Amino acid sequence: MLHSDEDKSNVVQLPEGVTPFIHITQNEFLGQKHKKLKEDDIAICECKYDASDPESACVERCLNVITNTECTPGYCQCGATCRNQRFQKCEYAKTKLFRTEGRGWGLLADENIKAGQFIIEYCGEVISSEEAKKRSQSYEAHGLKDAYIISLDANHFIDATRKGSFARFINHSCSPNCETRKWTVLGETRVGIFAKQDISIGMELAYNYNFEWYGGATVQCLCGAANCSIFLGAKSQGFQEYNHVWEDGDVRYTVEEVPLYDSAEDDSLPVISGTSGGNAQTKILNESEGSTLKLEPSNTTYKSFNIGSGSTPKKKAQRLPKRKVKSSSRKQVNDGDFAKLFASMEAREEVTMYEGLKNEAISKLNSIYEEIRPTIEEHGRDNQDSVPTSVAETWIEAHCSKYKADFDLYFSVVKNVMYPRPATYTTAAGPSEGGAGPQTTNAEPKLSEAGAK
Ligand SMILES: C[S@@+](CC[C@H](N)C(=O)[O-])C[C@H]1O[C@@H](n2cnc3c(N)ncnc32)[C@H](O)[C@@H]1O
Repeated sequence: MLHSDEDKSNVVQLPEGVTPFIHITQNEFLGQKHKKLKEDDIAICECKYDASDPESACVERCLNVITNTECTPGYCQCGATCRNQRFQKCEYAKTKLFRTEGRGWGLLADENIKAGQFIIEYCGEVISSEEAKKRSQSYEAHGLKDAYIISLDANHFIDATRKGSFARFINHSCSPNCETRKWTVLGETRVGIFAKQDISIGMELAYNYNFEWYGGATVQCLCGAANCSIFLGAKSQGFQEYNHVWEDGDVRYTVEEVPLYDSAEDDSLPVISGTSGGNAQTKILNESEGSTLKLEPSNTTYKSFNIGSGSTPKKKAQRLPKRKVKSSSRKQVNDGDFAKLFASMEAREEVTMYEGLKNEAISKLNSIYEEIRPTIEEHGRDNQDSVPTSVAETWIEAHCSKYKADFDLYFSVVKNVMYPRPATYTTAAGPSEGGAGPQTTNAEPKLSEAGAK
């Protein structure tokens, strides 16, 4: 039998406060058995074990390794010496669970890890896109704020909420030291977490959730990286389907207070006890040990972010009422309200025009996203760098247009509301190439006319 159907769940001790989950070391399919691999479909490499050459038994030169395919036991000439069965043999790096500041639990390296090394498989229940959406909404409705659903391929997701490996504890960073890679193992696609760089013992492991994550709510990123993109999984499918408004002082959530998933359709979760077993190389780190971490968010200040009404227009109307967004209307900017503040009709018209242009740019961005989504999904999940340049360029161009439209609108608001010009200062009928900035007037006023800038 190519797949073992025996229950490989390890009994693991979890620290107080960690929501229990069932520890598994290979994906489970809802109501299905694992794929039975046909002999014709088995990829057989040409490696032959040579005791004098440690690289001979399915390492870098192995045809299967090159194509991200694990060797199949019984079909590899290297037999027991084959080193290309890391997912199957759970050859994980040593890791530890620890408590982060503000980001719940995290996983750190409990040994030095080399660049490119396989760290752990992201295991869970394999579900369809529809099921992912349903579950994500249900988890959110049950108050579960940590999201554990990641994409597997264009139509499938891995949900590690109820069943998973310790990879479920790896947090997001915009400047990550790990990445996900897809491998074919016994005919099935599996997701591994690999080191992007050498990682020293004690460092937190993190990968970029972009594309991968099916986070229910949009979550403010607290990774602390200089290039932080503000939201978790901002390029993911889940993100596109949600919208969120933060308020000043909005505390993201307190992980200890997250209730257990308690959907009526599910059996209650077993409380896991005993010691870490099998190949799970993960230890639990207590809070005091955790405080010595090297990778901590350098800035956990909550900022106020507003996503305007146009940012993800399609589903927002349905989603927002369900969300626990506190007094969002207080903080959400309604560009239309600005109109009342304008000194002149021209000023008002100018801002309204830029608002229209901004909405156009958003619609364009959304339609481009729909167009290129299949390519992004196909290429982007393993590694963002593998997205074809043409796709990346289109995407970046649409973003730049949107940023420019944002800038034009806000510049226009600042100019017309905060620093209104004297009546002699006429505004352009439409945006010039440079937008609302220095080129918004047909007759640029002299400094003395316009007053101090
Ligand atoms: C896959 S789980 C990671 C483990 C999680 N921290 C826990 O305690 O179980 C993803 C969740 O962790 C949190 N998280 C991960 N990375 C984060 C980050 N950079 N900033 C804020 N929250 C983060 C979010 O709540 C997210 O939904």
